[in-house]
Amino acid sequence: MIATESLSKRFPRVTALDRLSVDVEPGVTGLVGANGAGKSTLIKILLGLSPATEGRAEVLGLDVATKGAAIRERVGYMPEHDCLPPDVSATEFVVHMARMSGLPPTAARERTADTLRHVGLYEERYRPIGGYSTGMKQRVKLAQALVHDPQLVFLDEPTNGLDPVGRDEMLGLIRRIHTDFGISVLVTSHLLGELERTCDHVVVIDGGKLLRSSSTTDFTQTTTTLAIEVTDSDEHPDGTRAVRDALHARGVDTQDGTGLPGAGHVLLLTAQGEETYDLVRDVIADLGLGLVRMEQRRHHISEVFRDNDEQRDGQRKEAVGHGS
Ligand SMILES: Nc1ncnc2c1ncn2[C@@H]1O[C@H](COP(=O)(O)OP(=O)(O)OP(=O)(O)O)[C@@H](O)[C@H]1O
Repeated sequence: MIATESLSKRFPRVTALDRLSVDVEPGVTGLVGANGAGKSTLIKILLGLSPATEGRAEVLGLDVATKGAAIRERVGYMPEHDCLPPDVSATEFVVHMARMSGLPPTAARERTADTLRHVGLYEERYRPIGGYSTGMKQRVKLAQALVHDPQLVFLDEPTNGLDPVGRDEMLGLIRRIHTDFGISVLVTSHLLGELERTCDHVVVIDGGKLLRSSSTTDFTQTTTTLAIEVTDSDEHPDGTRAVRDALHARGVDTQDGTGLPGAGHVLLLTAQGEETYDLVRDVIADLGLGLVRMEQRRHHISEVFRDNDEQRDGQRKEAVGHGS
């Protein structure tokens, strides 16, 4: 669907994209990054609306530098910011956008009615957009991106400004764009959690650089890290500490799991195999404590950012240490 090769975009004061090489396959792909990471810049280059400073990119096999118009015929775009005319209705606006994409008048009206129904706008589609809620406006922006039946859509922060219910509805709609119509989706977000459930694949960028590109399951796959929680007892008022000491005495390293969501007294350790499970069970039984839980931990996408921050902090400290 999309391929970029050492793509860079430099503004006078900022490098928005820095030698980004990434491939995007059909399906729903999340483009994740903090504000200013370069997501919108990448979309504008992929649409052929803004030239890259260096490198190259193709969308649906078309070169963005020379085939911008052909790309925009086949790709839908939902921009991030509010850009809707307040004094026309959703129907008038989406019909207009369908006509701009080359649909004849009757087809444009039919496709508009279908698309607005699909995004969940019914009677209100005849009222001026100026009176719409944020959620309704986001749906109009989505409808105009879909009305010409594109092969691929770029959705720039479609959940921005929505409350939790509106956000869930929008994420459901995005998933259905692919499952119901076979349209591939590139959706940007600075909220990592929401993409775990919606996307097949996630591309993470930071400061215009590629941090990681992999399937969502790879991001969140089960690790061999075990989380252990135990009860306390009269003999061991701090059960967690007692288990930790006993494990250390048997040469097993543990980390403190506090800071994990929902974790109270949680120990983390790396399982070396079946024996580790047996050892933990025996240690806890010997101490006369109760095992509340012993489970494999799953990664969250947010850890990619944390790891990266830690790496950067480490490099910074190293740089300071070297007097630079
Ligand atoms: N036209 C421009 N002129 C100068 N700098 C720009 C321009 N457009 C973007 N930038 C800068 O490039 C960087 C990347 O911006 P971009 O909008 O692509 O980020 P983003 O990941 O989409 O974040 P956001 O969600 O906040 O828009 C930012 O530092 C931004 O200030």
